[in-house]
Amino acid sequence: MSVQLESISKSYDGKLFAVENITFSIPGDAVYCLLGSNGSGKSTLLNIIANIIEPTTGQLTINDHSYATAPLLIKQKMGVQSQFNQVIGELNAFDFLSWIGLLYNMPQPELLTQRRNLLAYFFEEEEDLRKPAKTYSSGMQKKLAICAAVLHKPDLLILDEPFANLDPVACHKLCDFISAYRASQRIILISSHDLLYVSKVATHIGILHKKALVFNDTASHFTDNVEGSIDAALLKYLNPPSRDLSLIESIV
Ligand SMILES: Nc1ncnc2c1ncn2[C@@H]1O[C@H](COP(=O)(O)OP(=O)(O)OP(=O)(O)O)[C@@H](O)[C@H]1O
Repeated sequence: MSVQLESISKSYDGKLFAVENITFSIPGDAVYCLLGSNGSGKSTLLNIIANIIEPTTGQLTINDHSYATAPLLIKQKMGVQSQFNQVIGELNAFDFLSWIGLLYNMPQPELLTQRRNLLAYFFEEEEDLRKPAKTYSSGMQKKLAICAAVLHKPDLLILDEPFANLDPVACHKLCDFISAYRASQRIILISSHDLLYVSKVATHIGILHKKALVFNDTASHFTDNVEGSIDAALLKYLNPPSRDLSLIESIV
């Protein structure tokens, strides 16, 4: 599995850039974590790679194929948990995953085994899962969306803010899962603000800042010279303005 982006830009209304001139490639077997401030373009980039939105300019190739010539070939090998609400509210978890498995043409025995094991791993109470998904908490819906993304064992797994809304136990379970899922020729691409969990799973880090990729290297290189602290490394790249404490005083 390989993912290559060449001069990818996305603009809205012909001028406002969401991401600008992004070039990088993701090696097979990477857990590549995209970090950056709110609005820096992480979801935009993930959605372009997932073909949820189209880039304004630039070339994207996945396993040497493009969406223009081989969309199904790419999508069969891809699983996506996006920021968009992906669960179908009227279906319960079992029926929803069965529906996803049908879309991917999974053989029935494999689908049932995967469904049972995924739900058993990510959820505590099977009883709750018999209710329609619209009654689930936001964390349960997030876990179900993650289960749907990995159900068919994709070689490219895209997770947009997977740790948001999950409780700490679920986050640790997800970290264990991601580390185990990573295998030769499988790529896991994650956008996140949760540096604790990113530091547990990332093999590679990309930093988006003001719509541009300002860092792209291994996780160990990222923390070079900052005594191993991922948040100190990130702040170095984001270069935040000093906090105006007088404003806080006037507010409180
Ligand atoms: N449909 C749209 N129309 C106009 N601008 C958009 C649209 N979608 C995204 N943008 C802009 O693109 C930029 C990047 O947004 P994006 O959602 O990719 O950021 P992000 O890094 O994922 O942010 P966050 O960390 O807050 O989730 C932002 O400035 C955003 O306002």
